[in-house]
This record gives sequence, structure tokens and C-alpha cells, in this order.
Amino acid sequence: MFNFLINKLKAHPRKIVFTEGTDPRILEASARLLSGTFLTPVLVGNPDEVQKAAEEAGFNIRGAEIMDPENFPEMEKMVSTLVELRKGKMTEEDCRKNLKKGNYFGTMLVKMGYADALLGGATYSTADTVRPALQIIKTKPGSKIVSSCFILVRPSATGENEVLAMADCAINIKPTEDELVEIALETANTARTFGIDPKIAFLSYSTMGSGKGEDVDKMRNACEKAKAAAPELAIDGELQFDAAVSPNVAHTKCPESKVAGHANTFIFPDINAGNIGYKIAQRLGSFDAYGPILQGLNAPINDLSRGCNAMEVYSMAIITAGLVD
Ligand SMILES: CC(C)(COP(=O)(O)OP(=O)(O)OC[C@H]1O[C@@H](n2cnc3c(N)ncnc32)[C@H](O)[C@@H]1OP(=O)(O)O)[C@@H](O)C(=O)NCCC(=O)NCCS
Ligand SMILES: CC(=O)OP(=O)(O)O
Repeated sequence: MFNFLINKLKAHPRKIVFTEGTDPRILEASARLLSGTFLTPVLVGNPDEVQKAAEEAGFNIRGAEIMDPENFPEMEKMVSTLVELRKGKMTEEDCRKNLKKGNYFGTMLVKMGYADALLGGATYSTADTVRPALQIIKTKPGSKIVSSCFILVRPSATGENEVLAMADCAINIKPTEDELVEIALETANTARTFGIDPKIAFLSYSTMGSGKGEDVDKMRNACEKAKAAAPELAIDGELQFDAAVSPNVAHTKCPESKVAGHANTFIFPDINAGNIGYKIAQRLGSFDAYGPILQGLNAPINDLSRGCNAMEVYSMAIITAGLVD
């Protein structure tokens, strides 16, 4: 599934920071990455503790770099760089305190070029993983917000993977109409990267006016704005999930829609729906979930679900570093 990213990394090997260097899932994924030699793990933590955790868990992490915020030779330079970046928003004392934590320290390792990418969130919450990136790395030119998308993969009976994209399941709590448009267009790009020809459904509890309410209006308006912004894309809404994915239901509820019944890229109205929706697909629908993949950020930094396993960490590391331009 991710061979295209592995091949890219083989041509340009990278370094990826893991902010939770003693977590057994991170250590297992690191050992696996080290055997591939295309991605060097940079494990944040005390070297003795990281080595001890690796030995106890039985993983060989020879070749990994271990960086300890308590003993980092360039810490003074890092503090002054962060003070400058957060001028008026963080005092020097705040910066020193924050840089003792793996999330801020790791993000600054990327910002200052010690590493190419970062993956965190095995134990940190999404907010604590993403906040340093929002504050320090910022949005890339042309993006107003950072959003996120999940790629969901399920092997099908025909042997071909079923691949879907879902957004925003992790970052923007109550996106506005314009933010939903940006989320949809970014997600279409991410979907294409993973081989999906995006058919985008703006999801709701209503199909084409069958239900009423301001949340319905928001999804319909956002859908119309997205169509106007990207007329070349297949976009429709507002659609209920059954109308979006089932040709039979689509035939009954909205036979004129070209997206309904065949949608593969789903835009949720808010994070409640999105986060619950992707976890239902993952836990009850037998989909593997890769994400949240951050979109619109100025450097490749990604989050993990705290419920992740070592194989998901391994795949997310490849996705994160493989998306470096
Ligand atoms: C992402 C999130 C942590 C940001 O919230 P926050 O830290 O309270 O954000 P703040 O409003 O204090 O903003 C912090 C900085 O991030 C920036 N920011 C916040 N949200 C942003 C977004 N979506 N895109 C770009 N920048 C953003 C702000 O502009 C601000 O920058 P500044 O300090 O340089 O001015 C918050 O939206 C959140 O908790 N989202 C849900 C996370 C979650 O629980 N997901 C479920 C599990 S995956
Ligand atoms: C993405 C997500 O839901 O993360 P967590 O499970 O860690 O809250």
C-alpha cells in the first residue's frame, strides 16, 4: 500500500523524530524501520531509559539517534530561537519549561533542521502533539488552517484494497463553511496521493434538503462553495452517509447525483461526527486507519491515536516522512 513512499524514501533517506522514545510501540516500529535503512528514528528521551526500555521489550534499536532535552548541547540556541518565534506569546521561562517536554523539543528539532519529520501522540493527546506544530511550524503558504484526514484501507474480496478518505476527524472542532471548503480541497489532494480518485460527499443528517436545520444549511452551503472553488472535482451534498455510499439508497434519495452511491472521500460537519465516524469504520468495519495526516502545515508532522499499535506507528512514520517534498 505504501511502497510508493518507501521507494521515495529509499531515494532520499530521512530522519524522523518520535517524541515518545521509551514507548514500546515506538521502539518496535523503530527497530523495524532500522532494518529497512531508509528512515532513521530520532528517539526523544533519556538515553539510559530509552535503551533500557528497548532491551526490556526485546527490540534492537542500534542506529537510532537518541536526543535528550535534559542534555542537548544546542539547548541555549534552541531556547533563543523559540523565544524569537514566540515573541510576545511565550516568555523565556515558558520556552525553557516547554523545551523540557518531548512535544516542544521534538518540534524544534524539525524547525531547526536536526530532523525532517515528526510523529507523536502515542501517549500525548492530539492537542498536546499538534499545538507546538501550530505555534512553531505554522500553516504553509496558501493555507488558512491546518486540518487532518484519515486514510482508511480494507482488503476486499477481489484482492484489491478499498481505500477511503475521511476529514476532519482530529483538529478543527467546529469548522466554518469556508474551513469545510479548505478541508475538502486539501483532503482531495491527500486522497489522490493515496491513489483515490476523489468523489467527495459533504455529510449531514439530511440528503438534498430532506432535513432542516442550520447544520444542514452549513453543509449545503459549504458544498456549493467547494463546487464553485473546484469545478473540476466530483463533489456533492448535503448527503447522508447511506446515500453517499449505497447505490440503492442513492437511487431512492437523490438519483440525479453523480457522487451519491460512489463517494470515497467524506467531509464531516464537525469533529464529533468525524472522530466517531472514523473509529466506527476502524473498530467495527475492519478498516485499517492511517492518520490523522495533517494538511496545510509547513512541515511533515503527524499525530497518532493513543490506541495505535506498532504496525500503525511504522506505517505512519513512512507516510509522514514520505510526504516530505
Ligand atoms: C488543535 C487545537 C489543539 C488547537 O487549540 P489550542 O491549542 O487551544 O489553540 P489556540 O486557539 O490556543 O491556538 C494556538 C495557536 O495555534 C493556532 N491554531 C489553532 N488552531 C489552528 C488551526 N486549525 N490551523 C492553524 N492554526 C491553528 C492559533 O492561531 C494559535 O497560534 P498563535 O499562538 O501563534 O497565535 C484544538 O483545536 C483542539 O483541541 N482540537 C481538537 C483535538 C482533539 O481533541 N482531537 C480529537 C482526537 S484526534
Ligand atoms: C486521532 C485520535 O482520535 O486520537 P486519540 O485516540 O489519541 O484521541
